[in-house]
Amino acid sequence: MTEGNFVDYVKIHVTSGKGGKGSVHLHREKFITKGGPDGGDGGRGGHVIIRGNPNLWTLLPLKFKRHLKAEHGGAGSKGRSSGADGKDIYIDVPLGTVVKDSETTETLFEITEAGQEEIVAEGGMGGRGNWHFKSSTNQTPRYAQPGVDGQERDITIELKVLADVGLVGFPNAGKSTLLSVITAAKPKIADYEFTTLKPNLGIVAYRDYKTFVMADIPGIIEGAAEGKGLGHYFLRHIERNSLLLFLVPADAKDIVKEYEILLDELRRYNPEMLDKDRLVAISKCDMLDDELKAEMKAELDKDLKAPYIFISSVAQMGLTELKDTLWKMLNA
Ligand SMILES: Nc1nc2c(ncn2[C@@H]2O[C@H](COP(=O)(O)OP(=O)(O)OP(=O)(O)O)[C@@H](O)[C@H]2O)c(=O)[nH]1
Ligand SMILES: [Mg+2]
Repeated sequence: MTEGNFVDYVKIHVTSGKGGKGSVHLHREKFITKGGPDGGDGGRGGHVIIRGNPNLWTLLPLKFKRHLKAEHGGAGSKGRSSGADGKDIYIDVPLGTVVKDSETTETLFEITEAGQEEIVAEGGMGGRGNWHFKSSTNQTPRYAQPGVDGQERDITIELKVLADVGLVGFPNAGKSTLLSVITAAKPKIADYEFTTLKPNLGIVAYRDYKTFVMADIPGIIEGAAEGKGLGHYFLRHIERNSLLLFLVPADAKDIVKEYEILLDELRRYNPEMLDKDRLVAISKCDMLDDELKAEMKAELDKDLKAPYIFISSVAQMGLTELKDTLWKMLNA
């Protein structure tokens, strides 16, 4: 499953830096026979930090990162001088990213804001140098603390799609084709089911440079909520879209029924999906003549319990109206 410009799930092994050693040093100077201890502290190990970056919208840059390590802290040295802190490393992720501990599957945090920073592996504290350990009974301590080890863990970074509009439809309904004509995305399109195996995102450019994001996901079939077809794996991508655009092709046997099956799958997966705004696009309308269209309209007005629009991606029909309607619904 390599198709798609959208990587929504990566596992990374992260290691923070070990703290630097504290130094054991005794001050020596000419004519001072017994200088005191002056070994400085070790620096802190580098943290591994996850940071929200609003310019990213996939985890693609992390796809081939297996192991990320922050720098160790530097050792302390004489004259009470502290070692340098290890450099932190930042893992930039899109907003709407959830970070989990891979082992326990516990959610550690969610990145929702630009610039938000969360430490996922804390750098070890530097060891204290020997001058800290001078006491009345031991004027020249010959020990210092070692640095604390860094943390090592496997994390799972998951992107919940924040696209505004999620496309919902049976396989072959024309979802990817629509995305390819109203955005610059180039999803794979073909005349067979389950062409799309991974979500694709596209940015719809709208009048006056306004934009919104549309997500194309694999087709949904009856039983998807139970894992049929590509199952849960893709339904979760549209959980956070603010609006669902249902695509039902004009040549469907029963448009109303197809819409209701889709709706029912979503309900069974997560009832909250039905709280979202919905619009139905009857796709492939270039296959209808005016007479058929009028007949269909009469039926839909009677039976379809949702607002709908006739479109054709191939003949570029109804697309402006579609964008206008989506925009209005998103900004209502
Ligand atoms: N006549 C006509 N055919 C269309 C239109 N849009 C898409 N198609 C055809 O319908 C078929 C399926 O299109 P896709 O865009 O791949 O459908 P999909 O919904 O993404 O399918 P899956 O990824 O399998 O779920 C292709 O052969 C398209 O050429 C349209 O507006 N008119
Ligand atoms: Mg597709």
